[in-house]
Amino acid sequence: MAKRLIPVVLVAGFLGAGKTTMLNHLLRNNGGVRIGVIVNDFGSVNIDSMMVAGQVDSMVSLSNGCLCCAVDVSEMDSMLDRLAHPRSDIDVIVVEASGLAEPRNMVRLVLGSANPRIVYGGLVVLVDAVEFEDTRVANPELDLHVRMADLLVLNKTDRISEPDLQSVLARVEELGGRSPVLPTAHGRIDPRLLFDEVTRVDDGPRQLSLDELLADPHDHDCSGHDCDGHDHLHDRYEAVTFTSDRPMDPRALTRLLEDPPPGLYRVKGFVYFGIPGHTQRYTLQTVGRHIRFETGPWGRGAGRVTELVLIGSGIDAGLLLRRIDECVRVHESGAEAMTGVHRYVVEN
Ligand SMILES: Nc1nc2c(ncn2[C@@H]2O[C@H](COP(=O)(O)OP(=O)(O)OP(=O)(O)O)[C@@H](O)[C@H]2O)c(=O)[nH]1
Repeated sequence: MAKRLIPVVLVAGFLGAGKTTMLNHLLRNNGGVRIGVIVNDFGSVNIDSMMVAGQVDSMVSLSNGCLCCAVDVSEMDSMLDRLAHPRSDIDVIVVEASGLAEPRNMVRLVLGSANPRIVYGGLVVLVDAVEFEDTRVANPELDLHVRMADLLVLNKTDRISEPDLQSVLARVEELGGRSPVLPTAHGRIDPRLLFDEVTRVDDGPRQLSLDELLADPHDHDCSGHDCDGHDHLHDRYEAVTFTSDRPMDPRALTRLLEDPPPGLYRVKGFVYFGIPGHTQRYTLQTVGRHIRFETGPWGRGAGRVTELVLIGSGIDAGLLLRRIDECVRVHESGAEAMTGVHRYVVEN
């Protein structure tokens, strides 16, 4: 069976933006996905760890200070090793940075990790919709953090007027370039944006797990307002599926992945290029601007088809499908056409 890699999702954002709130939301609404957490507390009191304690299968807390100081890759590796150990049976690791952490260092730490079981799962940057404009004046580096994000969560929309929300949304979209921006309250993003659902073998009747007991379909206090018609989790992003049994053009596909349409966050699936010497299955995973191909055999009896799921927020599904459809190969290509793809191939 193919080796399953564990995505490491980084959650950053200025002090008080709502990182712990979002983490707690993900833990409560994990849909059976086992989340390992690395919590990074800034200061001596381990408040964050206490808040998530009891809801998580494994936790490593950096109580000795800020992750941005822990630029020693070997230390990060040992934490990831603990969580990614086969015995821990973890599906995804979420690293919550201190509000003062430097996201660039965190991304480097994960991309530079020597652990073969993990894969970069994206940088999520939370932005406090109410405070952002003031905070960025005092902390100009925040603009850079927003620019680096693979996914931007514009949080605390419940605390801001519609015109102000539109104004800060426009600012964040401008700074974030093509990265999707999800306006939300209380960090209630759809966990499926960050990690895939996992099918586990169910061996008969069982009690509800702690996760299931904690799962709350709304995950917020509905008292005091009419909940009918409020945004449900899945309202803010779309998933588009593309299937073709005609081979894909490697150059056109890499061009599309390197310059994705606005709002596209993740792409996953299989690609068939069908070029002599390169007819094997290419498994594709992208997060933001990070592209990764793995090669492997097609399953016995499996058709040679390209099957992709594209996930994003505010994407134009029709345009996206047209753009992928344009990647279907119209000319015969030689092996040299695969050069661009092979830059992103990771050896197993
Ligand atoms: N009204 C409102 N309050 C929120 C929202 N998200 C978080 N909060 C509150 O804002 C405060 C800070 O939230 P946290 O989740 O602790 O923020 P954080 O980013 O983890 O903070 P640091 O660890 O200090 O960097 C808490 O009191 C939360 O309950 C939101 O969307 N709306």
